[in-house]
Amino acid sequence: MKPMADFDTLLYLQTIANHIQDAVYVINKQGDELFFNNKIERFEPSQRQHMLDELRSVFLTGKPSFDKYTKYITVDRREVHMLSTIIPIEKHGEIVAVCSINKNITEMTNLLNKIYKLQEQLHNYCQSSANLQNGTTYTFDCLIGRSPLMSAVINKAKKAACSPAPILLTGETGTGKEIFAQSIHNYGPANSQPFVALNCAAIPETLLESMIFGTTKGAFTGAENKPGLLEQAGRGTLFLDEINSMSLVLQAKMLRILEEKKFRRLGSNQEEPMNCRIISSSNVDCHNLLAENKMREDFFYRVAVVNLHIPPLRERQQDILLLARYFISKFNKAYGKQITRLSTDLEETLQNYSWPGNVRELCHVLENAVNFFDDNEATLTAAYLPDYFHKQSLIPMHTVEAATAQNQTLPQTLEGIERQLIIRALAASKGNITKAALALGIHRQNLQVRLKKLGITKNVQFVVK
Ligand SMILES: Nc1ncnc2c1ncn2[C@@H]1O[C@H](COP(=O)(O)OP(=O)(O)OP(=O)(O)O)[C@@H](O)[C@H]1O
Repeated sequence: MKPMADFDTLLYLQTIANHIQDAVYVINKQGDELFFNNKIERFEPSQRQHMLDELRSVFLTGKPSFDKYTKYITVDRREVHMLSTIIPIEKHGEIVAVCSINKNITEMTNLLNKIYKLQEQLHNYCQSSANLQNGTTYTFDCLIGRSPLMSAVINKAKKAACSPAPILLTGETGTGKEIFAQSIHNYGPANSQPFVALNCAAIPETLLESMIFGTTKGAFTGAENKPGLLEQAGRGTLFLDEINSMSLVLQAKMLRILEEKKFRRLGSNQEEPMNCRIISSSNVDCHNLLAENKMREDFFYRVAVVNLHIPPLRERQQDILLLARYFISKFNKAYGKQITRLSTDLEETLQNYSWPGNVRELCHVLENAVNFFDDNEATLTAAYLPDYFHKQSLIPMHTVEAATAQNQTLPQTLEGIERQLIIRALAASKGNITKAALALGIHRQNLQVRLKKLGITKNVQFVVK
């Protein structure tokens, strides 16, 4: 190809550069302007000076910088948001010029901020209007998530809300089962009636029974005439959270009540009608419980007339950043911070992580990051994530190639993966073995055996870099 004359090259370059949206600026070692396009003319003197300083520092270090975020206040008090990339240009191994490419992201930032504000207003509105003295806080409008999987389950849940059939919500810990239970209640015809929730895993077996059915005076030592949750729920909803922890004996009693629609307070002969709807949840796979004879089959089919499965966060990648931005805007307000951007590395790390603790883990990780955020910055980066994120990125364990490249045997590879998953689950549960075991879908004792075998201590640090 015939080489272009210098003048022609410059003309072509200038024409192209004048027709792109970014401002381009090139200087030589002496600080003389070698090249710039027409977008630079819109820069104010202070902004131009700042850019020159940045270019000079790249001359000194020789290191390029990519997508560096800067916020300017113009003389007429407007905020300008910029992303700048500065690259040294070398000739025969020596830096002869430095080029700066500046993207004005003001419009996009303003739009994003508007979206966050609207999202927050909507959420606050939902929280205040949903608290209709019925014991709930959430409606479907408060659920953040636009992925196809989430939209499908919301649509199913809305349909189920309109029928009185018992619903079983399944899904890993932190996926939002309780939010779904409340939203279903508020979407249904009995939304003016009470919503009563009971965590079956948190209450001892003997107490659980009296809490659900209520007691009569003298039923046992110290027993009083007290309505149970079945009565308190009236014509509303009784939400039995973590139903997987319910004993077989109590399952049998609940089954009878669900079939007969009648119950008796403990120590009473008088039958009361059961008018409420039962929504229950389980964070372990009920089919495993059935196989292990820990759940009665007849009880399962009775409570799971409608089974809604909430997908884990790792299966709805599109929701991760949406939720992240929502939580950042929430914690900005709570902690008086001004985070306006998430860095590309943070976005990628959040999207590539497997989130064993799901939305709850994402929420905690970001609350932690916002807390430690340096007030002089505007961009939240991956450096603010807990330590275990950085460790996992060193070991690309999801790829078969990585294990092959390290000449690992199958048992070595599997042990590495097992170790990583356990460490992450423990870090997410802040060392709580029961919660970590639940997240991993194994029994507590099973996790303890594995911890011993792998020599992992339960106190995995939740440290911010
Ligand atoms: N789609 C969502 N939008 C906004 N917040 C969410 C969403 N899903 C979950 N959360 C938040 O994540 C946290 C965990 O949700 P929730 O308690 O409903 O999970 P869960 O599935 O019931 O967990 P567990 O099985 O451990 O009881 C809550 O703070 C909740 O507000």
